[in-house]
Amino acid sequence: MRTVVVGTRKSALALTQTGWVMDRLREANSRWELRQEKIVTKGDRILDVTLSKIGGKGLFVKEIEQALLDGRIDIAVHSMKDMPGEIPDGLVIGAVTRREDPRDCLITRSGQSLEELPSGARIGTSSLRRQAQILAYRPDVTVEPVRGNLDTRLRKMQEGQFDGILLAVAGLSRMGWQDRVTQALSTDIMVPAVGQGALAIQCRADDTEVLEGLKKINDPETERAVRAERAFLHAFEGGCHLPVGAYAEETGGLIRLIGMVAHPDGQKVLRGTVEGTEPEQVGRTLAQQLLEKGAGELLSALREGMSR
Ligand SMILES: NCc1[nH]cc(CCC(=O)O)c1CC(=O)O
Repeated sequence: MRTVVVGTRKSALALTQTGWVMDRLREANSRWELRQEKIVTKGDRILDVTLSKIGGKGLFVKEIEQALLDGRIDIAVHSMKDMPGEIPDGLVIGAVTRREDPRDCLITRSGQSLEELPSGARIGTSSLRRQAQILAYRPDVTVEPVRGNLDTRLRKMQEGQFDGILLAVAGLSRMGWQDRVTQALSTDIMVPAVGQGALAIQCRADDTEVLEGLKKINDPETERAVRAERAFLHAFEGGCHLPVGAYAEETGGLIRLIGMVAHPDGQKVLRGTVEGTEPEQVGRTLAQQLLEKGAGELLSALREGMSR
């Protein structure tokens, strides 16, 4: 028997995800005694400013990674889309779970779709990626920031702060709230965040016993798709809080990757698609294609604006 400590954030979504992963791990590894350890991250404590101003979504992950490096926990469960491009030395992603619905969705108070919403409708999202793409499609709505867990955001909309909010379908369905979805948005309108809908299970690179156990719950197709998406993101260093999206599907060994880089105001949206068999190469090729279309200039102008 080995005691394996699984670290998780304390949000309802994180606890649900971790519980699900622990069930899978128990089925696959009968010799493990699993214990859960809750960790409060800086991103969970600071809720009053825009996430990108305090260092982006990497915040949620960093402190959990430190707990892994310190040996306080053996496994960490993260939403793949919250993973920064760089994994610290000494840690690896030991498994990627099968991706759920990767799409973003609109939830409106009135039940109106994106096409039906009136001009001037207020849409809550703090994601520049969602903001850019919603404004590209409906330049006549207004986008306002919203923070907090899923239930907080839904409540703020219900109370009338917004006419609608944008969320990932996957998070809602993991919570059992898929009936709240008004309209799932096709990737033609809204390219998802890199890794959206998949879970990343992280461990120490030298923990061979845990690595072997994690391999049993890895989904190879999702893993390859996510590798292509992350290679694409990697080409835009520090792209985690920039308006960048990517979505790959792997069928019969062939990966098809869609990528998107936009200006937050939605007036410029660059998109492309690349197919291939080698995930990192597909990602890099698509990044190159968008860089040739001007993605580099677009993002460096944005980075300057942010640091000012
Ligand atoms: N940004 C926070 C976050 N991180 C992971 C999810 C759930 C979806 C997923 O795991 O991809 C969410 C909520 C959301 O964006 O709606």
